Amino acid sequence: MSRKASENVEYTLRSLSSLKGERRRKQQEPDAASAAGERSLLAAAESSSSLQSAGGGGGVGDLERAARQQFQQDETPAFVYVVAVFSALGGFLFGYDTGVVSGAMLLLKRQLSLDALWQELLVSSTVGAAAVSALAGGALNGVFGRRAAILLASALFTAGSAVLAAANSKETLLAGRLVVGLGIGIASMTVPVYIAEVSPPNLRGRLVTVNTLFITGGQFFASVVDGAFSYLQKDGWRYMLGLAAIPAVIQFFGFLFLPESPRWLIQKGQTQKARRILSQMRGNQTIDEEYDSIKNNIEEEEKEVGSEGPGFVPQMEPWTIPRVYQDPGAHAGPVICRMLSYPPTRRALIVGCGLQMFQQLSGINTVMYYSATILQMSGVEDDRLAIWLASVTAFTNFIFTLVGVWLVEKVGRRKLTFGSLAGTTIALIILALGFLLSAQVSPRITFKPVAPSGQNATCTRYSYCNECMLDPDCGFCYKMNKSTIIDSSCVPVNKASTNEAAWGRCENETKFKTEEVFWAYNFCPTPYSWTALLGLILYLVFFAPGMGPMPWTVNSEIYPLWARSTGNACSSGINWIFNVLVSLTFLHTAEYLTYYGAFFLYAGFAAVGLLFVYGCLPETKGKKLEEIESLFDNRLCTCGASDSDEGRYIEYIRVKGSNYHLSDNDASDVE
Ligand SMILES: O[C@H]1[C@H](O)[C@@H](O)[C@H](O)[C@@H](O)[C@H]1O
Repeated sequence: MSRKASENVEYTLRSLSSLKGERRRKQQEPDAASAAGERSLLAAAESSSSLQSAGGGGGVGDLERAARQQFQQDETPAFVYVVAVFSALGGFLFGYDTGVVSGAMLLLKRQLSLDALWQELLVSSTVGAAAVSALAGGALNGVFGRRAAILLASALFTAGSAVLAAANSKETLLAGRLVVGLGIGIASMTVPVYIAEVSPPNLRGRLVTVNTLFITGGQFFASVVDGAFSYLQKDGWRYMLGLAAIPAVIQFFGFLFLPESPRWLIQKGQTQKARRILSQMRGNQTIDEEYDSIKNNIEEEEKEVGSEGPGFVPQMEPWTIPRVYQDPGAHAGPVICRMLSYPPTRRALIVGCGLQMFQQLSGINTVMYYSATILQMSGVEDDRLAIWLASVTAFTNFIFTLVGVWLVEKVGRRKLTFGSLAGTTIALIILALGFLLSAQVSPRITFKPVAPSGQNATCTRYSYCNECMLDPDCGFCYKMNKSTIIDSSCVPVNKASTNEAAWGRCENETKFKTEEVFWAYNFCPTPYSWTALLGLILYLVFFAPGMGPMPWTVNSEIYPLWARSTGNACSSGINWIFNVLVSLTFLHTAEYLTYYGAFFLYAGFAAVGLLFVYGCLPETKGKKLEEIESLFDNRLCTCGASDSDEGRYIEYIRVKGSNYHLSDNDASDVE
């Protein structure tokens, strides 16, 4: 059928994988759907002659084809992409500010003579502040909306970056890092929610995943900036830390002109404005169904909660809910209590927080942070080269997140997360084996120099390079005879620069050449380094498309509107808390369990995560946000059983006021 002919066909496509909401509505308003010229799937199922009634025979085929054709031509307006990209600048800043600090710290610690405590404070204060503000961001989102929260985050990023660039003392630096951290936390929980709420269902996963692409892009860009400014010994760190102000200002001004989430507006009763924004976001597609479905959903919640009329909605977020679902004896209380006492949201919260926890427990940030060490172990001896190679690691993470953007709407969230975590577990085992093999052939220490008086002699007591490497105060100094290590010693590291020893043959870099010595800090020269390198690459290849983005994507989808801000605040908070825990404990874990022990531990966590994903993560692909709640109606750990239903949803189209549903095959063609 020609394009012209198909324009005469009025249609809508609807996915009805979750019938619960429809069924409820049907019971409440038996005539509503038919009055609107619509027939729900239930009604269609009752009437076996549904297709014939729409026209019969070849006519039906033509109409279906026309509808499908038109559906494919209905392009999502560029505006949605613009909105998604501007929002994802928040992700870019999250990635940039968490990534840039390692390079900045190398210069800062020298210029401001920072001790270990201050270095740790400057690195972890940001992540700690992000945890706090992500948790508080739920209330902010509920009361003031997604747009206000994003504006606040970009203002914080701008202010924090300016303070950092101009700082003259470590205290000011700390203040700047805290402000930036507050911005990161708010952005990390708001941006995915906002993007999910403005996106059409068929693009939602992809657009939310773009936010994680921007996170990893920010991390990659930060590593390049670190490399470039590391040559500017004096004030290089000011540029590194201050540069983030540019995207932050762009985002701030961009968002002054961008709209609020239509779902939040409907929830707040601003329906006219919501309709306008929704139609802006959907272009030539009809918005009636989507609008009605959001509104009905809110009204249903309102009824179920038993609130007194429309006054209910504004009171709902973030802390006071009048009464509780299902349980008549329930109480008013914070949203989080209500989420916990209502089984579907409790399950969604467990799934959301669990995913975020396992993302961090599988060690992504130690792998990113220690990639330079892993690369050094694989034979890269030059420090600068290691910094540049670390940006190759960040680039791999970025590029493979792009694969995730491509896969998420094709294979769905569940398969992508499961496959990614399975691969990550295997990669962690390979990584651990690489460290284990290296430890087993760890070079012996054959030369024990006498420490100059007044110098620490602990390092000289170690017998193997491996023990020496695990002590953060010591480094390994050695000579090479062809490929054999000779005259090796363990000596204290120079606190001001880990590139050299505090005393002895490896005391300064110029001596290395004349004395023909090599210096290894944090690694041991080993013939098995390729195993660790292979593990590192495999890790990123598997982690980045699934476990990196999916926890954020899934969390933006699984909560009903009334619980969305709070649910995302909790799960993002968990992500940040575990981020701090894992990265702060890594060195100690390595000291107690050795490097391979630490990576075996992460592999163990990842394996438990695999069971969790298999049992508990339902598929949300292609479903409307309003339909997703019913995926959590069944007990947890039964999601695996619904695998066969995955991706099957029934659609029906409306042709000149009357509807018929497409066959399953056709539905998948349309999709
Ligand atoms: O999803 C992101 C991404 O994978 C990043 O690379 C990582 O540093 C973050 O912690 C994580 O939340």
